[in-house]
Amino acid sequence: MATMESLIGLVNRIQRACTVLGDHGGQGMSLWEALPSVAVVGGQSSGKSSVLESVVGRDFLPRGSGIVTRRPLVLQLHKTDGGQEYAEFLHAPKKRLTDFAAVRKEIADETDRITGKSKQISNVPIHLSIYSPNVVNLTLIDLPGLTKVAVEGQPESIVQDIEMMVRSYVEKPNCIILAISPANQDIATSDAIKLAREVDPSGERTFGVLTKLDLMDKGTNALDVLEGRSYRLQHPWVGIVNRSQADINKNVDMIYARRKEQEYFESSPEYGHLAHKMGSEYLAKLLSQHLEHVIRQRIPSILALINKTIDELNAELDRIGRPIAVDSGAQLYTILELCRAFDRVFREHLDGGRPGGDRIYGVFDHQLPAALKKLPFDRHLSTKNVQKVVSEADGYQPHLIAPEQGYRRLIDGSITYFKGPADASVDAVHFILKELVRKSIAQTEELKRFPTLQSEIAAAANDSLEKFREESRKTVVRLVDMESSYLTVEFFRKLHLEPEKNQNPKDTNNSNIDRYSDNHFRRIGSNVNAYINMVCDTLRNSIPKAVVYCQVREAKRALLNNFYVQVGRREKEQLGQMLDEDPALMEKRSQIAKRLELYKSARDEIDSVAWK
Ligand SMILES: Nc1nc2c(ncn2[C@@H]2O[C@H](COP(=O)(O)OP(=O)(O)OP(=O)(O)O)[C@@H](O)[C@H]2O)c(=O)[nH]1
Repeated sequence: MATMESLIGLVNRIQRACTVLGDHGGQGMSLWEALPSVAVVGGQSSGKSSVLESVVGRDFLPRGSGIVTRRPLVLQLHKTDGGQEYAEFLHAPKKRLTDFAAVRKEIADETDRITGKSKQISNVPIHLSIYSPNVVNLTLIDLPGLTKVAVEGQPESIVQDIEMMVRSYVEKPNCIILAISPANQDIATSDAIKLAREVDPSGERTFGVLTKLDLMDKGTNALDVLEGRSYRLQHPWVGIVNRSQADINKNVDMIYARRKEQEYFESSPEYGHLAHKMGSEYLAKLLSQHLEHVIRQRIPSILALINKTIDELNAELDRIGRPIAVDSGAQLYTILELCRAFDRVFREHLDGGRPGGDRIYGVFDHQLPAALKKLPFDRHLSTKNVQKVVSEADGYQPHLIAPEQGYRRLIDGSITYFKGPADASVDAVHFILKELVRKSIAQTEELKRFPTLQSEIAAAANDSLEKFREESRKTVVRLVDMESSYLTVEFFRKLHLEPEKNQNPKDTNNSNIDRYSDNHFRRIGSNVNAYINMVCDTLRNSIPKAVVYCQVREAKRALLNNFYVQVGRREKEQLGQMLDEDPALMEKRSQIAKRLELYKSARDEIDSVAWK
């Protein structure tokens, strides 16, 4: 079973942690908002500071006429086992103040630091912790006093500004409201009760505190209020007698004042029967008990919130990547893993898991055939050119039967044209592969955080692609050259037989004359054209095979092979450099890691307290 002190002490620790993290409960459900606190609310001069001070048991709040509290004061009370009391401001950590007059001065100075010396207000809180054996563990928030009119030097809006600020604290469902009303005023006019009723209509988190019981007119008493008849709250009203201004001026001791207060109730004919339920000390205990109850109820939801935040932070760390190992073996392993991840994505592009691979088929199916179709064979094999080439090949002695040399020259000349489209296919596939490398690097999630490695992989992959392109170019040129180096004999044998069959008698008669006529050269042209068409069909099929064999297949098989060899030879320092990250990202990671640690220790603390 957790003790009350450990529970509230735990809350104090978590709250301080939240504050350090800058988690003041801004947008959405923050840890801060999940934790209960106590806000002191009341009209000006209703006795707020006095109540707070007597709960704490020390004089430390700035006093003066008019509006004194101009910034919220978040006051955490920590009970210590003994030793000297001291106070510590969050804005000046590690500076222990033992002189409470200095605390009061620091509150005033820190208020001025934000608001200037004017009578302006600010909703930026001042955080103050008090460590003392004479307090119970509590978080109290002192708020500027509600007012009805602006005084000299204040803007007209101050009335609404204060109300809005106070409201922003007390409307939170986790805020316990200490509504302070002076007994010498009609409870019906109490600003504190009015606001509390608005934000907490059921009264379950409002504690009514009635101050200045000693200042009531003779013959009147506050029993109607204290016994809940005037205004009913779920919690009992607590009556208080604070030090009067005269007591303060005389520096009346706080402990002494508490004793006097207790005596006042015990000896009072009206309140004697309520004495054990009255006074500042009782109020402090009542608050602690209530807080314990509330925190106990909240533990499951606080834990849920912490766990949710831990999950979110873990997910965020996974997304931006965990810290990398420092020894070279692990670094090498990480680099190889990252390369493999890239390689996987790259292959998916080629194999159809991701788009892009189909563009290679597009080269073979459209680009290559279209380029082949556009080759200028019409011109090259025109009757005129055929005649020119054949005649040149014949030289001074025209051919007797068939222009063997002429045929060869015409065929060689035509086949050379195929080199253009073959080369173009090699280049087109090269650029597609290069683009896929670029895309794959961008799409490899794991690589995102390593810009240096990204560019090294890109450079290595492009180097390989360049080599594959050279190999491919050599191969397709060879395919074309092979067509020149040995012609298909079968084709010409068939050709030799065909014209005899088709010739009409007239042609036969005039065959000698025809041999050197246009018709003769046209026939040669058309024979060569038919042969070239056959070669074209062959190359249309074999060029894609060569390109895939040399470039696509190799890219899939061995894109980073050279890189792996190089990386394997690198020293630790170079490996570390390859894993360099964006400094902003590293900073972000360490921030998240810090938060994660904090939330985890908060969870451990809650666990240890909750199951004690
Ligand atoms: N006699 C007597 N005087 C009290 C009591 N409570 C407060 N006072 C006096 O009332 C004056 C105002 O009290 P504070 O505690 O400063 O009131 P406050 O609500 O903090 O005032 P602001 O900070 O100005 O809003 C002081 O002079 C106190 O001494 C009380 O119970 N009895």
